[in-house]
Amino acid sequence: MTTLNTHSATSNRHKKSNRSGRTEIQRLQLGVYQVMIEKRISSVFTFDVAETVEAWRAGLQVLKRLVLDVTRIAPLMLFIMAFSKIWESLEEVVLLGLETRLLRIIEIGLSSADGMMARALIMTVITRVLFAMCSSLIHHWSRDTESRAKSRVLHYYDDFLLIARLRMDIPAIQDNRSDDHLNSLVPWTTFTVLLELSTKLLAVASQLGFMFHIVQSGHGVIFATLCIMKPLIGALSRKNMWSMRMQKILLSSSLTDHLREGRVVEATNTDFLRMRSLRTLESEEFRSDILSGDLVQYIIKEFRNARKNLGETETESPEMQYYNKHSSTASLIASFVGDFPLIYYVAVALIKPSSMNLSTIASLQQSAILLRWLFWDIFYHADTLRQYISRLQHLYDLEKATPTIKDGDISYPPEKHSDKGMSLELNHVSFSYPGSKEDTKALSNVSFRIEPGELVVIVGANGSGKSTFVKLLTRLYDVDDGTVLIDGEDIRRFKLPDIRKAIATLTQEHLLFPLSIAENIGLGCPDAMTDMDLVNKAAQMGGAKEIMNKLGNGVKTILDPFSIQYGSRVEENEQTELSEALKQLKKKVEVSGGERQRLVASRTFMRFNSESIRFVAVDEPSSALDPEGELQLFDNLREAKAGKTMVFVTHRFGHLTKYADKILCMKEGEVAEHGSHAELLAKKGEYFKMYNIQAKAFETVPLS
Ligand SMILES: Nc1ncnc2c1ncn2[C@@H]1O[C@H](COP(=O)(O)OP(=O)(O)OP(=O)(O)O)[C@@H](O)[C@H]1O
Repeated sequence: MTTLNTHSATSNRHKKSNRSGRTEIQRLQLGVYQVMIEKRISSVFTFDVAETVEAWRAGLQVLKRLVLDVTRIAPLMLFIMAFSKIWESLEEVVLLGLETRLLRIIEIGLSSADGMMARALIMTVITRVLFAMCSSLIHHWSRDTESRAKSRVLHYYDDFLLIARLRMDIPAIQDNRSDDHLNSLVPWTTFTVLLELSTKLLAVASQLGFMFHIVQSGHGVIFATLCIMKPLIGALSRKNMWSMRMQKILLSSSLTDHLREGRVVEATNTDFLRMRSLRTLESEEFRSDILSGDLVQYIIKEFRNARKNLGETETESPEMQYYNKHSSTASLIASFVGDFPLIYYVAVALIKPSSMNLSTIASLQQSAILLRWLFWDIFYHADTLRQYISRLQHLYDLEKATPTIKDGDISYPPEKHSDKGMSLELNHVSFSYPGSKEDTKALSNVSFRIEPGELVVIVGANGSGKSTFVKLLTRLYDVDDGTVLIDGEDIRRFKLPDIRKAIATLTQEHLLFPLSIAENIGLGCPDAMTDMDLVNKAAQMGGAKEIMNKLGNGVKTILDPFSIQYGSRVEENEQTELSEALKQLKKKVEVSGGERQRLVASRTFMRFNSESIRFVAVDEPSSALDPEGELQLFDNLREAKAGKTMVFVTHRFGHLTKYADKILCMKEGEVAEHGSHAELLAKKGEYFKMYNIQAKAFETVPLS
């Protein structure tokens, strides 16, 4: 059996400093997880006024913006929600007041010789019933309003996020990957938690007011204090792995998370990870591999082996494991303190029975229970709010995320330019992808010149840098060293929108959008997308005309549409009307990989309708095309060549290399050789080698 490593057994500390003071990294092995937590070294909590003020200022700033936004989006709805929340916060205390009154009337009635005060009793009951009905109406009204307000707020922030993310270029989006989880629910939840917290605070104030109002002797104050001690102790001593003690949160970083303990979690147990990997093989995508390879028994055997090796090692989330191992003494104290009110009022009843009346004690008791829950709620909501404010801050920061590729200030094309197309030049260019290791250069000291109107073919092994070469020419990335010149000028000096307008690309990375076929093609040239003659002509050139005819809805067909369809308690293999309806909904329009490539290629042909295209970059767009489709595609591209420089990346020799003005052969991020087809064959170098491998496949093998 594998040993269960506990926190204390493997705790291992390394000291280091960072900008927010001295910290230490605590390493824990919690079951299958390895956890690193950054902790502040100081065991004494230091209160930094400037830091605290700054934290509150930043947090309040975010909240202010949120409240202003929501007020602008749905002012009336917001008012109704706030009204209903205020009502909700006072509801308990009003009901409690009426119940106390009822109890008091009954108590007096029972002890007096005159009997019950019937009129007062009936009036109180009627008031209570009317109030309860009113509350339920307000709640109903508010729920409906809240769901409409929610839709409006979500749509507003969807719009915000759409714009913020669409503005990012490729390097910026790679930098902001960690913000992928941000969605429009973040502001809405922050807002509702804020509202909830305010409601709870108001409710506490009203309960405390009620408590102090009904006590006639000093007992009430002592009793009330004893009642709120338990939730206070519990909440203040609350601590989990990721957050500091609550008192620190309240004092210092309640509104931002800059003082929170950072952490890195990794599941390191190989048996656990293997079990997870084997579980993924259940899914449909692997079914044909598993069936055709007869792998079922192997997978089951391996899963059981891994399960046996894993033994009793805990797989529960690290947060939960940490919490379970640290059930604090504070919670024991809190539960003991919880009995103090009971002990107190039994003692008072024994020592001085006349100082208390039953209805007051019953109401105080009930009020105390409500207060306890309110305290828990407040701490829970305060903690949630703090986390959400931090996320909201990140969401608003997306707006400020500037594109990594900086815009230039010169218009393109320059006054002096060739009518044959764009001239392109790489001068001693080196480039590594963001995030890749320093020494792994995708391109290393590459220099190459392409004259206006030339057709250049780039060949080379996988990973030799062909696509990177094209990405730098189209300024999807900026070079690390050297320069890229277009029409003799550094590409970084031209206005980006102008350059994008002058370039058409067709790569295997292009996808179909979840929009209609007409849009998918038409978006090649948004200015002309409603001209169906042009769309049809582009489809013809891209080889997609027949596909369009095949689809039920023609150009209106949407492939891979976004849809929300589900059945609940409907068995798909039944013959009922509902299951038939569900099957019908789930039917998809399927097209093959090659057909998709033809549709994407049609978009590029549509782009040629924009007169400004001066450079066409085509990167292996034909991997799924049949030979006839590929030949047709390349012929049609060449036919549209007038006024354009063309660069093709390909692994297949033949169709293109014989038309190429220049062939560039890449190897390991460098230019291995370049020249015409004949020149490169004569060199008997890298190109010759690759060409011969393909040519050999077509040599006739003598039949024995
Ligand atoms: N987005 C990326 N992030 C990090 N590294 C990348 C990225 N894209 C490519 N690379 C790396 O850069 C190098 C060159 O890749 P590139 O795609 O330019 O090669 P290629 O010649 O086009 O390959 P293939 O023929 O397989 O398409 C490779 O080592 C690759 O792993």
